[in-house]
Amino acid sequence: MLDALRVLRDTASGVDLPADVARNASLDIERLSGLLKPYLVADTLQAAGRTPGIGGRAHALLPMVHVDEADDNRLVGHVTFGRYYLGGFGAAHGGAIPLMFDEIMGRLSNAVGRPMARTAYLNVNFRAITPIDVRLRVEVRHDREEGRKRFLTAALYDGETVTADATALFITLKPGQR
Ligand SMILES: CCCCCCCC/C=C\CCCCCCCC(=O)SCCNC(=O)CCNC(=O)[C@H](O)C(C)(C)COP(=O)(O)OP(=O)(O)OC[C@H]1O[C@@H](n2cnc3c(N)ncnc32)[C@H](O)[C@@H]1OP(=O)(O)O
Repeated sequence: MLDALRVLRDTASGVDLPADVARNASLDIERLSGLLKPYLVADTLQAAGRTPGIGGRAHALLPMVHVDEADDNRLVGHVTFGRYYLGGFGAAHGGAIPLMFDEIMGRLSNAVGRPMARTAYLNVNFRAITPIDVRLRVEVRHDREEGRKRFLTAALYDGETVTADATALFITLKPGQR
């Protein structure tokens, strides 16, 4: 369903509709929302964002990163920003890129049984335009740990061009910390 929703998001973002088509589409989308509403649950029970086996953790907001290779301290994957993430002039929105980095760096930070950590900072450099609808490579490294602090770096590539890179600090949560 979330895959279909992603397609809808990209399609809806890319069209310019006559009023009657827009009205009919609105009615259909409202009908679908009505179909799902009886199944709303507490956020601790919802599937979205809590289903690691499904692409993008089944989180509808996230650009979907496909992991190609990973070990304890390194991850290589690919991502394509669809039309939904367009900022302008063929480039991905400058907010979508940190979103993608936070997720995939967080995933490596929390991998291989490392205790859950939260992002304390995420610094992103936009080095070149990040094109939409192009398969991009993302590389993440877990560089070092100092007590509760985990330092990670990442880069996003269009071919050989680094379009953005990031440094992040994740802090391990203390027992019982919310
Ligand atoms: C049934 C199935 C369920 C499945 C579930 C699926 C799981 C999937 C698994 C995995 C995928 C996950 C992917 C997610 C990725 C996304 C992650 C996010 O976006 S997290 C949200 C955004 N971040 C926040 O909202 C943080 C808000 N801030 C805080 O909560 C606190 O500030 C926190 C925890 C970060 C630190 O607070 P303190 O009180 O615990 O610790 P203090 O003492 O302040 O800091 C510890 C050390 O770190 C330094 N520090 C803290 N913040 C710093 C900063 N911003 N810059 C530099 N240093 C900092 C401090 O100076 C201190 O250093 P000194 O020990 O003194 O050397």
